[in-house]
Amino acid sequence: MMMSTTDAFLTTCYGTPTVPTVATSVSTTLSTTTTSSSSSSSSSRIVSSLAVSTSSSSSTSTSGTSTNSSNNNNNYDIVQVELSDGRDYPIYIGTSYSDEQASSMLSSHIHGNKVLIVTNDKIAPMYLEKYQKLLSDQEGKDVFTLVLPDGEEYKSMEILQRILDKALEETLDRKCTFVALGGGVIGDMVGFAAAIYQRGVNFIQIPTTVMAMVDSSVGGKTGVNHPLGKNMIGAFHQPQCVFIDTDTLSTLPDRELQSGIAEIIKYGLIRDAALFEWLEDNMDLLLARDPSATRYAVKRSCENKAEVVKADEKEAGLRATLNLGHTFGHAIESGSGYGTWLHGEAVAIGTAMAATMSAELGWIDSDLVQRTYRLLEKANLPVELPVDSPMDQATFLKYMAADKKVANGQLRLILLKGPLGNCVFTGDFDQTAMIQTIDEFVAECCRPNS
Ligand SMILES: NC(=O)c1ccc[n+]([C@@H]2O[C@H](COP(=O)([O-])OP(=O)(O)OC[C@H]3O[C@@H](n4cnc5c(N)ncnc54)[C@H](O)[C@@H]3O)[C@@H](O)[C@H]2O)c1
Ligand SMILES: O=C(O)C(=O)C[C@@H](O)[C@H](O)[C@H](O)COP(=O)(O)O
Ligand SMILES: [Zn+2]
Repeated sequence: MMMSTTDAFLTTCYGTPTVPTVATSVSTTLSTTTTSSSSSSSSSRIVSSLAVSTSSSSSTSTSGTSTNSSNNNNNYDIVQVELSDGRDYPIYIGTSYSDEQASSMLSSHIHGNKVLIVTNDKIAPMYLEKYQKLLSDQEGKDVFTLVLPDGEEYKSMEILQRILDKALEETLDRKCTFVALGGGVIGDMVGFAAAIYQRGVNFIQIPTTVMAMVDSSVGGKTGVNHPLGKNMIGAFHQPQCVFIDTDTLSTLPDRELQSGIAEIIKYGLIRDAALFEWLEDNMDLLLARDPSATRYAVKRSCENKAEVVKADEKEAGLRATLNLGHTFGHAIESGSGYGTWLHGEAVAIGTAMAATMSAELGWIDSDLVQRTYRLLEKANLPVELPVDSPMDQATFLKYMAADKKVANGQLRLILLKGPLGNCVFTGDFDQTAMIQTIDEFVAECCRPNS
């Protein structure tokens, strides 16, 4: 008898399709005051929940981060990422930096005398000269630059090789510092190059997109894509600092801005109900690039991410919750061809799928599904696949089977469960709900035999 695509997937990921699955995920809870994690308990799940008051944004000290406004001009905040072994680092979130201020802040994180700034051909004309000058202003520093092609399709080993070639050509030694100037693509690639160059050198993140400011520059996940899967080759490697100048967002196209908002919505859904509610009330301001709304959203996102990274740097469990919508979303990015969808757009559709599936499982009520859809749509993000999408059930299942959260052949997903702000990371779900969800989302375009 021929096996259907669904059965083939279930066999790959769950053993025999008809046999009930056993969850192998871990259990972790996090609150504002206590953090506990365990990486080995079986048949349990992760639950994360954190209620945060929106008024706490300028002087909070929460698990995993300490936040303050520590400068006379009050033009920047610092969110501290707290890690083991003296690897803590600051995220500077600011605006209107003077050249002198930016130069001295950045230079305090550069210890060697050779610096390599890597950016792409879209960002270079706007910001490279400025940062090259800021870093060259410090005596005794040699600053080299490298400009890569722009686009998700260039987040590859082949293009990353150019960073290593340049570093070797300029005889950069182990004390050198790489600087990633750009969005998440540049940040992930430069971070990975820094992780493997001479077995690891320092690097600094200067994120210039919302996506990079609220998510990718923080937490040390670095890497490149592979045709068979998103971010499949990489390393955990933390930066020396993250330097955010929200003024750079003035040149960011609307579509890119909206893409980054998908990850802010994610923090609200998985652990920060107050942030979600703030987004419901303030999305228009965020889309209009209102400076204080932008600063609040970036800061609150960095605080959320820093707390999770502190609790679980290498994704033993809790950190996986940052992957809400990503198993579906990464399948959409890889399956459609890198660059077809922006990362945040694919995550937005994936988030809609995760919410739909969670409701199908009876884990959240329909009101939360509707609020999720409404907020994504308010951010002008997609919540469905277009009719001409190449994504069909088989393509979803193929890429999902290779997801990095698959453990011992079992796919695990982040799903919403309970009231707003709560999620689970689990392989213990009814598989038919997942298949049904995929079918609902491909039904409009290319479901087999439709
Ligand atoms: N490491 C992590 O934890 C993490 C988290 C989230 C996303 N990511 C990765 O990040 C990538 C997506 O990042 P992204 O959304 O920043 O995409 P991106 O890096 O491709 O940048 C988006 C576009 O905006 C341009 N751009 C950047 N800054 C600009 C500016 N200030 N003005 C005008 N144009 C500007 C870029 O050149 C590009 O064309 C994906 O590869 C995703 O997997 C990683
Ligand atoms: O930092 C994390 O952990 C995340 O999962 C953040 C995600 O938004 C990001 O897209 C990340 O790159 C996904 O990681 P991956 O391990 O699923 O490739
Ligand atoms: Zn993401």
